[in-house]
Amino acid sequence: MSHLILASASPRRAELLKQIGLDFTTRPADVDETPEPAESAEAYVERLAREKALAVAAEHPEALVIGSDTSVVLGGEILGKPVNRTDACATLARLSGEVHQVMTAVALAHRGQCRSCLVVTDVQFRKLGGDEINAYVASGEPMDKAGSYGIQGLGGIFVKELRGSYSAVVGLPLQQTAELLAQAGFPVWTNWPSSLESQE
Ligand SMILES: Cc1cn([C@H]2C[C@H](O)[C@@H](COP(=O)(O)OP(=O)(O)OP(=O)(O)O)O2)c(=O)[nH]c1=O
Repeated sequence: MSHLILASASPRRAELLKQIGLDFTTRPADVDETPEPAESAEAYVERLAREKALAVAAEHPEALVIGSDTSVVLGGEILGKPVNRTDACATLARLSGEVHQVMTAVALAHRGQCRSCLVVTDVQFRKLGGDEINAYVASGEPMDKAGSYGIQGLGGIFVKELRGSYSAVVGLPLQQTAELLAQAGFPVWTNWPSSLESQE
């Protein structure tokens, strides 16, 4: 396989990529995350994933580069990462008792080409109490996360129901990532260790 690069500073994305047995390096992509005027949440998330992959691919033309973006969307409005603790509390109060969408796009850039896909997951929160929101924000967990929560952490107790991809909510849709790699001629399973070999 060509050298694989994850164009991300997110520790969650790196963990997920390791989980499926891939060897890679990480190179955070520095892109402007301002939405275009009248841009839909779907178009925004996919554009950013592609821009992240292409920005890093421009500096590593031989590599396979994965870029990704995650946004939490409530009633069509993009709720990004909180700017401070007050903002995190306000976002969680809005998500309380409601269904929102977690939109994650993954893009794969290779030799000047870029393929991408968008995964939309519906997440239902139960009703949250004010003290509980304050305690959660005080833990610090929401601060670097879209929508001010992490389903894989303490925030897991807020989620009543999920319809879609759990790994996409955490930051990288594993099935779709593997599909993009397979389409580019690099099936993920060719990197898996063989326990039979290691026993010999
Ligand atoms: C909703 C949700 C988001 N998140 C995280 C995943 C992403 O790291 C982050 C969304 O922000 P992003 O801007 O998509 O990613 P990032 O800035 O962390 O990393 P990079 O742009 O370098 O790839 O929110 C969780 O960890 N758990 C969750 O349940």
